Amino acid sequence: MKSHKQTPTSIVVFGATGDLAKRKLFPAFFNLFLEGWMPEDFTIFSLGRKEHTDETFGEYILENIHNFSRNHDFSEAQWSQFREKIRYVPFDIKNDQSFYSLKKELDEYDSEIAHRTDRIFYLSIAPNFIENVSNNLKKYELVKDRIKDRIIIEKPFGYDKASAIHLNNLLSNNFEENQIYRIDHYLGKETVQNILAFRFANIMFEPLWNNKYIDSIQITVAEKVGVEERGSYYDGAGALRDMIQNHLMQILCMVAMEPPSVFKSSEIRNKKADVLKSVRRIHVEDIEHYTVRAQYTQGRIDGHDKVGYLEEPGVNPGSKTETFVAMKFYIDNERWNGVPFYMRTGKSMAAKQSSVVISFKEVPDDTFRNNKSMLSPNKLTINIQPEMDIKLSFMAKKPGLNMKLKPVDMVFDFFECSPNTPEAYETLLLDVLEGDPTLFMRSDQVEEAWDVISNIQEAWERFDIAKMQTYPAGSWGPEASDELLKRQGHYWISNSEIN
Ligand SMILES: NC(=O)C1=CN([C@@H]2O[C@H](COP(=O)(O)OP(=O)(O)OC[C@H]3O[C@@H](n4cnc5c(N)ncnc54)[C@H](OP(=O)(O)O)[C@@H]3O)[C@@H](O)[C@H]2O)C=CC1
Ligand SMILES: O=C1O[C@H](COP(=O)(O)O)[C@@H](O)[C@H](O)[C@H]1O
Repeated sequence: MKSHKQTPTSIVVFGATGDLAKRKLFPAFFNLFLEGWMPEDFTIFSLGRKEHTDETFGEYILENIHNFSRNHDFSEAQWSQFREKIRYVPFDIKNDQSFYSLKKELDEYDSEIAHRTDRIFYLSIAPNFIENVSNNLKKYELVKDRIKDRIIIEKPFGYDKASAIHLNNLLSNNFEENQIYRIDHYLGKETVQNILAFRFANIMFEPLWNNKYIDSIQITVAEKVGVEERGSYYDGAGALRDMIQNHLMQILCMVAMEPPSVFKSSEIRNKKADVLKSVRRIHVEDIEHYTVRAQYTQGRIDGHDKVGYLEEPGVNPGSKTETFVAMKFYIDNERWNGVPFYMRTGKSMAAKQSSVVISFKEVPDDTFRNNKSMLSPNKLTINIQPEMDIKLSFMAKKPGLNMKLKPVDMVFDFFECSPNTPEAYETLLLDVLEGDPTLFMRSDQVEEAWDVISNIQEAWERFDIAKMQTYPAGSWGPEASDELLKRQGHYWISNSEIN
């Protein structure tokens, strides 16, 4: 349960001049401020190399709030109160002196307000800086209090299982696990959190949530955008690392986990980790059968020509990095034995669509056996974005004098009940302020998720198994992705069928 936290807090944003801070973090802090969720006393120490004064940095933040915030309804007075809370600190991570000066600045702030503030360090910087920053936060005693001081780590968390273990070890040398907040912003999305409420606060669905009634489950996170300005990062990552290892695996955990005995972070995180442990590892020799990888080629999206991946700025023209992945998993436990879980994600696709579709089994072949061709199995669709709804498709009688059947939908729409839902980063930042780690990834979850995909990484990258397919920008991916499902009598359900 969220409360209005009153503990004075120093928020330190490393990478405050970067893309993530501009589009997500500062608009999120401002919205929390406008809605009364920020502590009464707080300062955002904004660190970057670019030249700024408090004045010019404030102007830059205001411009970004106008461009990227969901909320434009604020007064000048509200902005100037928030503006007072932001200090720009020129900072070079490579220079130890910067850490020393930062420590002085934080201590001075504590003296100013006569309180040892809670300290939150947001590492919105390239992954190769994490080691240095983490060590120096400890060395210069910026992080000292095991309860009050927290560190937020952005994705990607490692490059593979070994590097994630290395990073976890490094962090645990410097901090307690309860101080470390590993962000996966999908977990902050309202519709993703609602999966738990839907499953565990209703009696109707959970009894059916197993292999006796469910035929297959598919998770799609399709994006219309290409790699945009992040070509050089993306080319070193690819869709498997950038999306499957984290966002799609986390959605999978929410859908497949066992009921937690109580709504408590340790309990929920344990149950999620259990799912990942039970995901069947795909043997290298089966990778071709279970996975599809592809790159987009030139095409058209919304009437505009789009370049192919290999022509994108920052991308190696001979790159073998995938921009699309489709795959099939099984979860080897009593609940899910035999149910295929399909996942797909891609850039430059036909539509933006994040959804989970639960397809139920057919009804037994008795009452309506003479009308069998009219029957379609029940389907539950959880639309995560851009539509935010839950839709249950079931059979009903067609109005008329004879018994004809047709599928109909019952829809719960998030927008209708709350048109101004918080952004994922607002939810997650508030959780850090309140010290609630439920929606963050624990070290074992991250390592387990890497483990799930490690054979795929090896098969693709080391042994070049599973041919790189192509798909035109603006399509739903390569044919091989449809084939993957067709083999088991399934098909992908895309926006046009869902909405
Ligand atoms: N952008 C996004 O949409 C997403 C980003 N992330 C992750 O967030 C993190 C930040 O990404 P993003 O904002 O895109 O990156 P950017 O490249 O846009 O920004 C990097 C930031 O790091 C700062 N920086 C670089 N070198 C130094 C240095 N030596 N000393 C001090 N500061 C330095 C830059 O400061 P300056 O500009 O002043 O030089 C800048 O503020 C990354 O880990 C990324 O993977 C995760 C999900 C989405
Ligand atoms: O983490 C990432 O997520 C975004 C997609 O996030 P969304 O909230 O817009 O769905 C993705 O574009 C990016 O490549 C990835 O790093």
